[in-house]
Amino acid sequence: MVWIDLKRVPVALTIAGSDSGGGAGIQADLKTFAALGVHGTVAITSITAQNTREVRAVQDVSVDVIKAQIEAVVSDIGVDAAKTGMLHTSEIIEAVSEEISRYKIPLVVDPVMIAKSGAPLLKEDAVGSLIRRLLPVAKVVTPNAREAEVLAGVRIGSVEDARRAAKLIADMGPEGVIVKGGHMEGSESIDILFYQGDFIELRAPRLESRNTHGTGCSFSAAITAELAKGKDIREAFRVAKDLVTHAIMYGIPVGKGHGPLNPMASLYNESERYATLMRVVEAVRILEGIEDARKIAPEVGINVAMSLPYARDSHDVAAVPGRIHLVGRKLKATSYPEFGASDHLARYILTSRLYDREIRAAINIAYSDENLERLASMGLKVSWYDRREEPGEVKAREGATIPWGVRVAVERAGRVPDAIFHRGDWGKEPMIVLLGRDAVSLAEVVRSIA
Ligand SMILES: Cc1ncc(COP(=O)(O)OP(=O)(O)O)c(N)n1
Ligand SMILES: Cc1nc(C(=O)O)sc1CCOP(=O)(O)O
Repeated sequence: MVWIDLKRVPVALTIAGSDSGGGAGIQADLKTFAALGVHGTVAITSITAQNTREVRAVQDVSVDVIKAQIEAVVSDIGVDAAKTGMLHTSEIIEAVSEEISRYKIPLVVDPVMIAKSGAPLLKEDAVGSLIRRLLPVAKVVTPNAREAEVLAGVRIGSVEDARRAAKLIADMGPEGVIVKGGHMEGSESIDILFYQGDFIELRAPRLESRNTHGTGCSFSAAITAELAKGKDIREAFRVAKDLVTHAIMYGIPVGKGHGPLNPMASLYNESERYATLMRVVEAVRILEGIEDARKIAPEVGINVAMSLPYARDSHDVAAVPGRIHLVGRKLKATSYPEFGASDHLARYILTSRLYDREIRAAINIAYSDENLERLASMGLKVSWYDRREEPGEVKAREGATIPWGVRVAVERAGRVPDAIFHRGDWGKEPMIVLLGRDAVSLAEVVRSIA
């Protein structure tokens, strides 16, 4: 939930380069500020002709105009926190350092050195200025492992090395140092904050995605936005890690190289909460209206589930707590739909979405040959998995059966099918699970079957 104080909207300033591809630089920063409910202002330092594959040209803005932008914003609007991104030359770094010292603005420094495409964004001879002039006026510095190696002068191959580098960089003046692990090896992306003599480590599963352009920019912008709201560095670190993980999960597949991450993912999710819940309410109404539901109701009950468009886990899936049960011939929901109320169907949806982002809804009905025949006669694609073929190591992992089964069924069908069935196992009722984009359309299919 983004809380916005309408009486006093926090203001953040980004002093950074422009990316014509809209993925990194000030474009990523402004999206991130907006996603976190902060008004964003800018001082453009360089204009880059850039896309997802390369940086084709760089034109630095004159030092006078960079200073004028900062002064224009500070003198009228006021700035609660600022960040730097691409500062191409020593002259630019020195000018920015002077302005920050003059106005005493809390500053986050993202020591941008090289673009994801490999192009240098900081001149080699400017690293010294960055260390001497910018780090001493910074509140937080957010290097990735490669940038931390350059700043600290040590090689980073492990979390221990990253901790050592963070301490060395802290000696250069900033209050907090975050060494990001995104560019390192391993199944987890581990970021380390060194602040007030202590380390905080945040972990997230490493996501396989090409669409990560602008990650460093969004991360530092999120820290800046939270500092602008008056949050502590540690809290800002947590928010930034969370936002970036979500933004990479739903990176934007544009261009032929590294597409941008999507800093708006959590905002879009929040905006869809009510509409998603209402689709489940409507689907339940359709199911409760079925005249004779005896042939479609399983012993364990029916559930209807629908996920948010940028769902991360079962908390982003709405369903009926306690499910929908047969009372006489009719179905009756035990309670009103809620997010986080589904265990099984949420897993069907979340796994299917790894193959097809459009899938957001699921309904389970009783397994029978008759119900399968009805689905086939409606032209729907049906696939299946056999719980007795589940490998031992999958069985041993809590909650792994359905993701495994969905993978088997999807691979068998060559796409996410319209329905997946299994014939049960010891103590496990056989089931048919319908999958699709929308809970209401699925409920209509169930009504036709019944
Ligand atoms: C104008 C501009 N600023 C910063 C960058 C760096 O972005 P990227 O290459 O995606 O690297 P990270 O943000 O992930 O560190 C850029 N390319 N252009
Ligand atoms: C209990 C159950 N098992 C299913 C299976 O396919 O194995 S579907 C199902 C019902 C839905 O469960 P929930 O309310 O946790 O989403």
